[in-house]
Amino acid sequence: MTELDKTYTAISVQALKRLPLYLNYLKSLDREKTKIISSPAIAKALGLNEVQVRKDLAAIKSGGRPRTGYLLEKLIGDLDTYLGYSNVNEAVLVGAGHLGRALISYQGFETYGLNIVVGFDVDETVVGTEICGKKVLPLEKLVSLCHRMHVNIGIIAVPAENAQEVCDLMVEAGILAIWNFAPAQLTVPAHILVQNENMASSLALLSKHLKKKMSKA
Ligand SMILES: NC(=O)c1ccc[n+]([C@@H]2O[C@H](COP(=O)([O-])OP(=O)(O)OC[C@H]3O[C@@H](n4cnc5c(N)ncnc54)[C@H](O)[C@@H]3O)[C@@H](O)[C@H]2O)c1
Repeated sequence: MTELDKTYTAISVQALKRLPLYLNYLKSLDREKTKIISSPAIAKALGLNEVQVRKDLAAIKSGGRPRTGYLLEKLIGDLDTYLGYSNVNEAVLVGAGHLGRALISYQGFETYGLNIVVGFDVDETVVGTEICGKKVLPLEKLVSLCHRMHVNIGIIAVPAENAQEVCDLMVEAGILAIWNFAPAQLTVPAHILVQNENMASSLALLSKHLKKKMSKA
């Protein structure tokens, strides 16, 4: 069982990953025209199983009857709250290279309750620069800044061979959740959650799918 599984015992990780899909879809609807939405309608729009959608939404305890419908505005509010989008969490990012710069520059994270406040790096040509108004500071300042600003989320975008040392620094800095983009298996104390963003795994699925389709052609 992963740390993420342990954190969400009431709802499976797979269900948790579907909740943002529901929320995006619901937010795309015209709220003047649509006041009530049913789970079959959501399932149909997203190409999902109706029972699964009903179960997922039951877990977030939004009122309403699944078949007749949920009040759209309330359901959006409940999902926002459940996913923590109503509170913005501040994060720091280490490794302001190709990926790090893209992540810092992306404005959309704020919609998901994440604000990358500052970047850190060891490269002297990068330290002291700004990316979309966010400063890149020397790595030595990570621990004191995180303690001072009570930052709980750390994003790792350094090469794999440097990821563990950065992770250790984040733990020392009081970071509680780490979003790791480096292809490295990190060792952390039990109370720290690590979410690995492994693009190689996603690509493996794509290429497997492609192989299957091509062999049938
Ligand atoms: N670029 C992508 O599209 C991509 C995609 C998936 C995963 N990744 C992973 O993300 C990580 C970064 O990739 P990239 O392409 O941005 O690399 P990059 O070389 O462009 O950037 C890495 C940055 O990390 C900094 N750095 C190195 N050691 C450090 C340390 N100990 N502390 C602080 N900063 C340090 C470097 O100075 C550099 O600025 C890698 O692990 C890579 O495998 C990248």
